[in-house]
Amino acid sequence: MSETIRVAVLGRDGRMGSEAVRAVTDAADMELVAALGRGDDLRELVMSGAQVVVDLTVPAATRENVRFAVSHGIHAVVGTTGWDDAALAQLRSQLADSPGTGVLIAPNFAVGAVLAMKFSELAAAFFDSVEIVELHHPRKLDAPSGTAARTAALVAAAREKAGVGASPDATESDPLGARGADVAGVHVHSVRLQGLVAHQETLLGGTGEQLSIRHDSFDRASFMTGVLLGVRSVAGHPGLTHGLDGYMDLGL
Ligand SMILES: NC(=O)C1=CN([C@@H]2O[C@H](COP(=O)(O)OP(=O)(O)OC[C@H]3O[C@@H](n4cnc5c(N)ncnc54)[C@H](OP(=O)(O)O)[C@@H]3O)[C@@H](O)[C@H]2O)C=CC1
Ligand SMILES: O=C(O)C1=N[C@H](C(=O)O)C[C@H](O)C1
Repeated sequence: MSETIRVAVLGRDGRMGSEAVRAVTDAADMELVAALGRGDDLRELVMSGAQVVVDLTVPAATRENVRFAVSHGIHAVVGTTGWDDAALAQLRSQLADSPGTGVLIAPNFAVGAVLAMKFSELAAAFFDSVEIVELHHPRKLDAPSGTAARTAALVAAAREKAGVGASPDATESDPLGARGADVAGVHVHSVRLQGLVAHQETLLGGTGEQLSIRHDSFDRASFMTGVLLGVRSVAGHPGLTHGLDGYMDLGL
């Protein structure tokens, strides 16, 4: 890769995309070569000579965007939600045919949120109960959040590996779904509130004690360090990386 990374942003007009356009433009080691919105032709990615595409669009569009990028050997840094296990498996198999290409699927770009996910995973097996509360702005399209779904999956895997059973819960009747969504056996509660940006708390309960692991993004600027780290790192990590921690030395 040349010294200046040629970057395209998808979702140019969105809350995250517009912030990413600014961050890439301001980065001395990057050149913004394309910024596309809904309805724009993806071939512009190829014509602009983009080396890395940043996808900050909508769940309905992101898979096709990434499929297109990979099929043209363009690395992808993806913050958009909607990447379930089936979509990830399909992407892995496409990447196997494009061995030099890297894709980062990052449920959350904020450094604190990445650490909160990791801390939740580390703590998960040491407590009887775990539940997750995610709180977001009311214009968010999906629930639960991608970060909460990923945290629940990591927590569930850690508990299973350690042989820890399900969180105790005597609920017999919940006709309205007051106990929240069951994500891999972990209850996730989604709050949508005017004034919020992106917040999450993992609650872990044991005998006579509680550990709360909370992260708050008060501003979308909090995500840009991670976006830029992704852009700088993706070419050096061919294949699929799920989670920005794959590019961070956590010393674990
Ligand atoms: N990983 C992370 O750290 C973060 C991830 N996110 C995720 O990023 C995504 C975007 O969030 P946010 O910016 O708040 O959402 P917005 O709705 O503000 O922005 C999405 C933008 O994408 C545009 N768009 C839709 N389809 C396409 C397409 N095919 N090509 C290009 N642009 C398209 C939309 O256009 P139109 O308005 O016309 O629909 C809109 O401008 C969400 O999935 C969100 O959950 C958000 C914050 C942090
Ligand atoms: O839509 C958002 O705003 C956010 N989406 C991501 C998610 O669903 O986890 C990341 C962050 O929580 C903000």
